[in-house]
Amino acid sequence: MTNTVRFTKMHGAGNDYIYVDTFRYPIANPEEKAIEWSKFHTGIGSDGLILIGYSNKADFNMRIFNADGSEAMMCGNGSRCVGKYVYEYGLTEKTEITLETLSGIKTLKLQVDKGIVIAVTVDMGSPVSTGSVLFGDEFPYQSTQVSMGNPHLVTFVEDINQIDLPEIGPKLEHYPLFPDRTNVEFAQIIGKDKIRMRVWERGSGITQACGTGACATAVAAVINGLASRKSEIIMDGGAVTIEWDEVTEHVLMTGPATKVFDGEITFS
Ligand SMILES: N[C@@H](CCC[C@H](N)C(=O)O)C(=O)O
Repeated sequence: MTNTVRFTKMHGAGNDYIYVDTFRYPIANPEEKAIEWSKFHTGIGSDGLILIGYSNKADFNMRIFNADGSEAMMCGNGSRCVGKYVYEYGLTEKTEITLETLSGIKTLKLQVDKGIVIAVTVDMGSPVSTGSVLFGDEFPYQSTQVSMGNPHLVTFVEDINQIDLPEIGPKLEHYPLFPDRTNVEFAQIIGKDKIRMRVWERGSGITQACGTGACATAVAAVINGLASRKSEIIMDGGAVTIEWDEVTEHVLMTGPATKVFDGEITFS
């Protein structure tokens, strides 16, 4: 028997996922499909798979699978694209939407112009600082660990162009200190409110941007006295604005959400 699934390819600052409305197309084995469909040469090509579905606690539910099939707790760029998807495909008329994720319920505020969602602000909740790491001779870095629901290791360097991310990224992702693996960010302070960041994502490798990674980087910069509470994080595929609210301690992420194309995939 063959199955056909309609999907939408979307990206947030270049971080691209395949989005499936599981109200219409339930996916029985998302881990396998994430691996198969994310492949660039033999699949659709993406950083992973995002399922939009029913929630009895919020307006919608989001599940995120990396390109290696592992499920993550949260996806910042993905949550903005889910906001655009549910609004533009008529699943809701709301411009303030609650989204259930494995890392709790997030609130999305959509900026809409003539029916098109041009930007989304996500209340990402409170970050958890999980300490700093001083690596030995192998890696000459002091890094800051921040959890945004998912784990991030942020390292500030003088010159980000000197970092060989394809070489060091996987080594840090799998470093024995991190039994659940980690996302890896290298960042350079450009000014008190501007940070350049590159990311090696757990389960997907180098991506053009990472929303939770941008939040973790902004928080780590504040913790280390390197930046103010509101900063622009410039990644390979685009920028997001991160504000770590002094009163609520919540992190607010604002950035773009872009549709690339709709498609249909048939499999047996
Ligand atoms: N790209 C995402 C994060 C996706 C999950 C991550 N790779 C993990 O395994 O924790 C984002 O925009 O936050």
